[in-house]
Amino acid sequence: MNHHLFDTAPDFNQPIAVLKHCHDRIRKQLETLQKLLGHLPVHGADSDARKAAQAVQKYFNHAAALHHEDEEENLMPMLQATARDADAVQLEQIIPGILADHQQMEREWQQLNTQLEQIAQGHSAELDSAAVQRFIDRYTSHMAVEETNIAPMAKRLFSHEQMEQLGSAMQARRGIKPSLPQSQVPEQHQVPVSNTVANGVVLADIRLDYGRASLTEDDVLADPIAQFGKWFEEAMHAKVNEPNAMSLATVDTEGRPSSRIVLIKQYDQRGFTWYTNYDSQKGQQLRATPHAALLFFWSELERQVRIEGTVTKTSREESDKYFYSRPVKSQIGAIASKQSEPIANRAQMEANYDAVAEASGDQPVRPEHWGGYRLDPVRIEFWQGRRSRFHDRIVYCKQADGSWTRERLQP
Ligand SMILES: Cc1cc2nc3c(=O)[nH]c(=O)nc-3n(C[C@H](O)[C@H](O)[C@H](O)COP(=O)(O)O)c2cc1C
Ligand code: PXP
Repeated sequence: MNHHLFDTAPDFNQPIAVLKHCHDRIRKQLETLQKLLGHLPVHGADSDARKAAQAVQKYFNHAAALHHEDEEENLMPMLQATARDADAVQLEQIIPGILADHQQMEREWQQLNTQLEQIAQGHSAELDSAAVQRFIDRYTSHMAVEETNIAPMAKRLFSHEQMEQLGSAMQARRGIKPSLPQSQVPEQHQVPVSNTVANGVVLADIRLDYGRASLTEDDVLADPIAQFGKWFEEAMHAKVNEPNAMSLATVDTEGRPSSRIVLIKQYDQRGFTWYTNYDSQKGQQLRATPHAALLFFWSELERQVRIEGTVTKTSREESDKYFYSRPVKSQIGAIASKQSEPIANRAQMEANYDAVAEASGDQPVRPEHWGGYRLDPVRIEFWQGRRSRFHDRIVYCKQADGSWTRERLQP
């Protein structure tokens, strides 16, 4: 028979095993609590009872709280950020119950803690057996849910890097330094730096590993516009949030870049089209330097598409056609807004809108300074996120004869 002399905790490089080990220790404490219930009426708050009460208090006042924080601040947010489809649905169903349990267990613990404190000091032998039973039952079923659903999902979905990230966060919570000997830490890393923390998470530790798909030379179509169309269809099908939103980067006369989001309205062999105010900042920059870069980031598919090229205005007919297809209120807004120019306040903007609405009725006229731009691409890159930042990148470059070359770039 294999006996373990010591209760050896797994290492933090196996964080799910550490969490399971915490559960086992919780089960031990619950057993002690149960035994204490039987012990007190017979022996009162004797030395064994006092020691048992202290041990249970020590565990639930410190370690259990850290354990809940591990789950609430690291494990569950990381799972929520990683899980997709059926896993994401399952998490949506389970996590609210887990969080509610944590709160309820904390309230129930506070009640027991008060009684245990009296026992630990030998002042009382009173322990509410119904409250103990409720606490034991809640913890037992709570841990079963986590062990049946959460732990296996984390083991299945988390990459090696995510496991490391979870383990380090749990170590840091307990004030344990990472195991790398100081001698091996590069000198510049030994300088203490303060982390940026948002919603309790260290910004530098936010790290999604990608692994949904791959992109090979055989996957992509010969024509990059057709390939873009394929990915756009897939983004639509996957219900990506605003798949038509793209970043548009332009430069000023000194080559200083600026970027903003615009909505793509058309793509075909002529290029990629959006609509805006020709006198806006982007309009002025494009007038002086008609080169721009577009960027789509379809996070749900772990994809980005980068497009670079030369920009021209769409024809007046095309701009008219799109302008008049917009809701009348948006047409009025486009007329009323001197896009990118400062204005004193919202009230002034509303007044300008009302004046335009009054003057144009339900038939506004497209102003000359509002219309489309089309970017004629010379370079289009398709990027598919892969595990451990070893992504797939296929770039197309337009040749003088109008044909496209294709090559793989390193991640
Ligand atoms: C999702 C989204 C879509 C947008 N679509 C457009 C658009 O199609 N055309 C446009 O002129 N501005 C659009 N905007 C506003 C621009 O981002 C930007 O604020 C505006 O065009 C002024 O940019 P500029 O001062 O650099 O010229 C959009 C903003 C967001 C967040
Ligand atoms: N112009 C501005 C200022 C916008 O903010 C947007 C979208 O947010 C658009 C144009 C494009 O909108 P639409 O789809 O109504 O043409």
